[in-house]
Amino acid sequence: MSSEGIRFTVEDAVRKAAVLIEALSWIRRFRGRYVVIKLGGSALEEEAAVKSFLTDVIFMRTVGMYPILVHGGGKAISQAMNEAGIEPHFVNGRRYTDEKTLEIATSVLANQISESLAQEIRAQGAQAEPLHFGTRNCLLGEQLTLQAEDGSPIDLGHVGYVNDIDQGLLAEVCQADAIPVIPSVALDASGQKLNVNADTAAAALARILKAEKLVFLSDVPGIFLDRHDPGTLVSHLETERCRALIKDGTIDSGMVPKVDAALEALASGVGKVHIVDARLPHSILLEIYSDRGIGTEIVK
Ligand SMILES: Nc1ncnc2c1ncn2[C@@H]1O[C@H](COP(=O)(O)OP(=O)(O)O)[C@@H](O)[C@H]1O
Ligand SMILES: CC(=O)N[C@@H](CCC(=O)OP(=O)(O)O)C(=O)O
Repeated sequence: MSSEGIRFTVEDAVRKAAVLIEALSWIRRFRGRYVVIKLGGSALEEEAAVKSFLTDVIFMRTVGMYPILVHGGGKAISQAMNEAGIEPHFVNGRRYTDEKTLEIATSVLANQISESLAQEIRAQGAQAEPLHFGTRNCLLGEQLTLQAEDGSPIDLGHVGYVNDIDQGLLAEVCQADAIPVIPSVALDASGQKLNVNADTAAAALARILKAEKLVFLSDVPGIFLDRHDPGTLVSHLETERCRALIKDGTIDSGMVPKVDAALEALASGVGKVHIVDARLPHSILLEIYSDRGIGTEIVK
C-alpha cells in the first residue's frame, strides 16, 4: 500500500472516531428516555428507506434509549378501500370511518403494517412487539366529535382520539429490550376499535409519557417557507412562529396535523419535536445524535 493510501485510511478512521465521540454526549443524555417516533404512510411506501430507518431505531435501542414506534398507513388504507370498491372520504383531514372502512383500516394498520415492521426489526436481529387490539392493547381512546362552523356535530363514524395509554405495558416491553410497534388504532372503554389519525396518536403517547422527543418521519426534509425552494428549509422553529406559519398558509395540508400535534406535545412537557425525511438514510440518527440536525426542530 502507498503512503498516500495509508494516510487516507488513518484520517478516515480518525474521522469515524470523531463521529462516535460526538454521539457520546447525546447517547449519555438520552439513555433510559422515551422517544416517540411516528412513521407516516408516505414514508412507508419506500421499502429500502424503511429498512434503513429500522436499523437506526435498533441503534437507538441498543445504546439505551427507549424508542417507541407509532405508525400510520393512510395510503395503504386508501388503496385497500379502492380495491374493495369503497371510495375514501375525508372530513377535516380525518377519514370517514364506517364499519367496513374500520375493518379495512384496522386490518391494514395492525395485521399488515405493524406485523411487517416487527418482522423486519426481528430479521435485523433485534426484538419488537406489536401492541394493539389483536395482541396487547396500548392506546385507549374515545370517539372524536368535531363541530361544523354552525356548531352542529360532524359525523366521522368510528374515529377517535387517544386519551390514555397503558404505561405499564410500554415500560415492561421496553425494559424487556423490545421495541414497541403501535398502529394508530385505539380501543374505547367498551372495547370498540377507533381509527385515530397517526400524528395525533403519536403526540398523545409522547405527551402522556412526557417523552424526551417526538419525531415525525415524513416524505419531506422538514418544514419549508416556500415548498418550491429547497433553500427555504427551516432548521429551528418556536411555537409562536409555527402558529403564524399555519395561519398564513405556509404550513398546510398534511403538515398541519403534525405541527398542531407538535405544539400540543410541547405544551405538555415533551422536550423537543423533530420533523425529518424518512427517505434520507439515517436521518433520525443525524437529527438525534449529532450537534447539528438535518430536519426541522420545534421547541417551546
Ligand atoms: N411548509 C411545508 N413544508 C413542508 N411540507 C409541507 C408544508 N406544508 C405542507 N406540506 C406537506 O405536508 C406533507 C406531509 O404530510 P403527509 O403527506 O400527511 O405525511 P405523512 O404521511 O408522513 O403523515 C408533505 O409531503 C408536504 O406536501
Ligand atoms: C382517522 C384517520 O384519518 N385515520 C388515519 C390513520 C392512518 C394515518 O394517520 O396514516 P398517515 O400517518 O399515513 O396519514 C387514516 O385512516 O388514514
